[in-house]
Amino acid sequence: MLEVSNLVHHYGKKTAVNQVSFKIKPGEIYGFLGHNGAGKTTTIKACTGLLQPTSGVVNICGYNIVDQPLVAKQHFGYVPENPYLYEKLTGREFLNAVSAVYQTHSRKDLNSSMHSLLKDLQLNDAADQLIGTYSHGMRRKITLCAALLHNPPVIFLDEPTTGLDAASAKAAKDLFRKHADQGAAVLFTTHVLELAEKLCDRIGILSAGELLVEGTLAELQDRYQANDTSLEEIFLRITV
Ligand SMILES: Nc1ncnc2c1ncn2[C@@H]1O[C@H](COP(=O)(O)OP(=O)(O)OP(=O)(O)O)[C@@H](O)[C@H]1O
Repeated sequence: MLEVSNLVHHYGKKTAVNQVSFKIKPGEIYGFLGHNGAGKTTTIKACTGLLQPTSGVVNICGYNIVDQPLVAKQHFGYVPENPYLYEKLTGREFLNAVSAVYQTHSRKDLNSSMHSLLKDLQLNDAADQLIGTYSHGMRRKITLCAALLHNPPVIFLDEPTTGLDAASAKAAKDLFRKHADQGAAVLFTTHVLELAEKLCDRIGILSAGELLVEGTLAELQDRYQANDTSLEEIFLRITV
């Protein structure tokens, strides 16, 4: 469903992403981990068409993000690390504006999805307030609603739970699992390794732009002869 092959991105002379390849299947949450500056956001920006990669190929549900950007973009939702939001719109107006982009979906389905996302993320009461008045966590939640509104088959989540309170973080995790269980392929970045350990079906560890290792937690434990060792310990062993 998401296929990244030999992705390379240079910023001038800096190689931020170097020959990165991975696949995420429907129903799978893939934890994309790495230190600050490892290249996670750059990879996601290349996957979502925000950056033109130096080389390599990204296919989303079989559509090449560079050659078929419009159709590829209909097939994913994206929660950026630092989302841009329209301060002068209410949360509901913003979601209605996002809905209008998805002309391939029925208005009824989008409205029902909006209703249940606002409820699940406990944002109903604030839906008619201006986004300019939202707290950091509320902004994150409205961004999540916007990304999941059209029930996309591929979901990119760049540190989506940062700033969420415990109840909202739990609601967000449940939503990610629900979407995966319904067949979405989810790419998830976080620095909270305990969260990755609990939520992700497979893990990929990136360092200095290179994907060092990937697998299930059990596979990583096996590979590093570290039975019962936490993901945090394995991560530190690999990346330090
Ligand atoms: N616009 C840019 N111009 C030049 N270099 C950049 C730019 N954006 C990122 N970089 C560099 O590319 C590398 C990868 O950055 P990236 O933001 O992809 O890392 P990251 O893994 O998402 O980090 P973090 O966990 O801190 O968000 C870093 O060395 C960073 O300084």
